[in-house]
Amino acid sequence: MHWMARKGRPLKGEITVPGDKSVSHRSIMLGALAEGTTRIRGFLEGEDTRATAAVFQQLGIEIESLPSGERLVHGRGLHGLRGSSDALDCGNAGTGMRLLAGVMAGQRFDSVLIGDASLSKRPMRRVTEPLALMGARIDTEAGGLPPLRIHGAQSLRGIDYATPMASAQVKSAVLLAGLYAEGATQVTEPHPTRDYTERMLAAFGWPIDYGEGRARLSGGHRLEAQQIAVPADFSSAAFFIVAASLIPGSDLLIRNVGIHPRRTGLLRALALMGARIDIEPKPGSERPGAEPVADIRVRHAELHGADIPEDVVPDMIDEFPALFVAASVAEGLTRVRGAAELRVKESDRLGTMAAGLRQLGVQVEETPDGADIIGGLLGSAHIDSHGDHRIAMSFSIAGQLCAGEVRIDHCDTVATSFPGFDALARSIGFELGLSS
Ligand SMILES: O=C(O)C1=C[C@@H](OP(=O)(O)O)[C@@H](O)[C@H](O)C1
Ligand SMILES: C=C(OP(=O)(O)O)C(=O)O
Repeated sequence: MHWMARKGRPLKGEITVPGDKSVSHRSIMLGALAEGTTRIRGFLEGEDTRATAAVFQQLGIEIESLPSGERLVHGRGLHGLRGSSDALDCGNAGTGMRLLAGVMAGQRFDSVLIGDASLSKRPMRRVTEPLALMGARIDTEAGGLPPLRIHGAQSLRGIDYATPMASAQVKSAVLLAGLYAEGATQVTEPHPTRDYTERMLAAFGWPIDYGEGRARLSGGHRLEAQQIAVPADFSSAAFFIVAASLIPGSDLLIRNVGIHPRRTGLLRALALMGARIDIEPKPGSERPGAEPVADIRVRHAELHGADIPEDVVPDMIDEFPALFVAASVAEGLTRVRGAAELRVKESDRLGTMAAGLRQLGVQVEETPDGADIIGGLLGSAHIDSHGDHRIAMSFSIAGQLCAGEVRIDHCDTVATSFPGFDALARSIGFELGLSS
């Protein structure tokens, strides 16, 4: 499927974007390992998180979808999963595969984790190495690539692990294996990352000590079923935050968005570029354990380029494709460094964005860990999204600002994180057609 994007109307109105992907994956996983029934409100019905739900169903967990849209996960306790002779398909989801590696390393049975063509090219040593230090046995393809063949019935022991890169997925894989390990498991990070796993473990009653950039837990406890309210995904809201900032005349309200500080670096970057964004926190969301949630009002502003501070990079890791579009129409130079992790996402996001923006006539200098982008006028282009959802959605924004048209190929994967993106975008003013 491809999209045709061209100049639309100013973005107006109020919207709600789908549930948070990170929280949705974790709520299924912890719900399955808990005792009792976990009720999930606002679950992201995207392909990534549905793949995680399907994996746990394959492992013997009953998961219901209620007409209200809620999901009920009938947990069977830490040792209640049943092995499957078929491979467990994580689809397109790096989060799904890496966190599952931690869970499956602690089981008494063998399992094989597979993924789609994009996931099959993504590095897994970052999780298999620390898990091996804990005593796990995991075989990979050459180069540390999936499938992951995980040997069960190993006795795991806790480790004290410093992650080499800022990655919530690596931290979470180690902590989840730590539930099954003898002794204490500790993770420290070079920069604090999203702490949903830690918060959710605490909410499910597992003793855990955590703070900025560190977490510590011990094996041998139990998880108790919970009620989970998933906030709207900031990373999905980000496309509309950027679009409304860039499209003249826009005034858009995005409701009930999760504003976890380790997710909202884009707001800091856009503030440096002169954006007009108001955050209205929702009462009650500040109570301990709850995700902070806010309505976000965005009005158009003339943006200027900025030097994006390196310490903000992990806090806006999935938002760089959208930020690059902002940079390509902002006045002057935007400089990004310290973002080499972008090269190992669903596509090489530095390379894919640079190639597409150049086609649109933007001056982009790519470096190993970032880019220099000089804003200007956008022409027209035929973009290969490389099947990367965030690249496709980002170029649909560029299309709203072009003199000509932008054709974006391979957009089907947008449903991994943001089902219904194109219809929602059209409803507030995007010109975005699809054809197969
Ligand atoms: O833990 C998570 O839910 C995620 C962590 C990030 O990946 P890394 O851990 O690789 O930075 C992010 O890019 C991904 O979309 C979701
Ligand atoms: C990197 C992403 O997800 P994952 O690693 O789960 O595939 C993303 O959603 O941008």
